[in-house]
Amino acid sequence: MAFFTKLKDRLFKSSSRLEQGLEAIVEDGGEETAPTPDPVIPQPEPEPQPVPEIPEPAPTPQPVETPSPEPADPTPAPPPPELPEQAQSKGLIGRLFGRGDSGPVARRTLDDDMLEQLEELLIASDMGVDTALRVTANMAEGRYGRKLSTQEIKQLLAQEIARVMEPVAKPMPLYPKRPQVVLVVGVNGSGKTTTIGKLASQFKAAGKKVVIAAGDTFRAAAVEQLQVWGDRAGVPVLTAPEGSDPASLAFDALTKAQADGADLLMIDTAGRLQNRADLMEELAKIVRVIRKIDETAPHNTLLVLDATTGQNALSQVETFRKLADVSGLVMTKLDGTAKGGVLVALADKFGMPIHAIGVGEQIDDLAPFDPEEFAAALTGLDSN
Ligand SMILES: Nc1nc2c(ncn2[C@@H]2O[C@H](COP(=O)(O)OP(=O)(O)OP(=O)(O)O)[C@@H](O)[C@H]2O)c(=O)[nH]1
Repeated sequence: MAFFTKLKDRLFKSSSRLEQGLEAIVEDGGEETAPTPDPVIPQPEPEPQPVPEIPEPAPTPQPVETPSPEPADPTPAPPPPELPEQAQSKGLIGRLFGRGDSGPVARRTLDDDMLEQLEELLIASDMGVDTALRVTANMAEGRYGRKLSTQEIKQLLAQEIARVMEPVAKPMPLYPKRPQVVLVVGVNGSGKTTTIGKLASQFKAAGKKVVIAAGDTFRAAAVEQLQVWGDRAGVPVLTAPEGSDPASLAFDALTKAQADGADLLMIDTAGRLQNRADLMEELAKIVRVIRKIDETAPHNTLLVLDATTGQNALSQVETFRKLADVSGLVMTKLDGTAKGGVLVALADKFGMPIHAIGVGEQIDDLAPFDPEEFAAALTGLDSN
């Protein structure tokens, strides 16, 4: 899948930190073991396969194929089920990349020391203490005393992460109500403008009529930026004179969106947290005023968070939930940060819907959040 490849490439800072950390943990106290015969997948014996097999990565055994046996199992069942990657790492692709049965594999016995090191590694990737403890405990359940390779740990980690994130992966809901009003909040620089631009463009491409309101009327640069995105997306951007009342702009924008028969109105807002009382009043006033036209508005309040702020994103969620009725999250800038684990912490701590993630500055660098893809990209799994 195209976005998975992009996500995996761009999450390299987070995944390579995890990967290097896992390798170091396994090497530290691990030992090389001879490759074990594959108990799951019958090997197409080492007859060199003709080339046509090679360029086709898709048919290789899926990494998470083994129907995830853990989730519902409350007791540490004695013989843990086959690790799915035992199947995966022995496939043709695995052998091409030097994994699988071509040489000895380092394995380390899962014990308290190793668990502690895993916890520290996950905390260092911004997963947060509570989440890191929970994830490692679940990974260890039923596997204590087993010898695990880096690849196997990655696979288990990815399964656990996907499990934490599954319940929060929800696209932004679309309602029959027209225009649907989407209020976009977040601190300055978190990526609100860019996200609005990307969403507007994607909704337009999906046949929706979109209008944008440049509600951060105090920053000329923010308004200009939004206009650039509006032009790019081919979507009208309503602006007001610098310093004018954002609520009044929001009112005018909703009036126009209604008159034009728009499907969606996206309202950008200011993100000055320096004066919370002012910001709270400003957001509350926007809501009050648009409700004079449509008492059900806003229909979505998206909080945009910057992944590079790491654990700070958690306190931003807490703050903005007090300032506005946040209905869902968008996480930007997952590219180029080693702090991608914060998204797992967010999911675990708040359980709020994560609608989309941003991995770059281009219009198509925003995609609906897919927990399995994210988990695979974050842990650096080789295929999906
Ligand atoms: N690498 C990367 N950069 C992003 C992403 N999303 C936004 N940006 C960049 O982050 C910077 C800030 O983004 P804006 O969209 O202007 O942020 P904002 O929240 O609207 O900020 P203000 O206008 O200051 O309120 C810009 O340089 C964007 O190009 C992303 O997913 N990845």
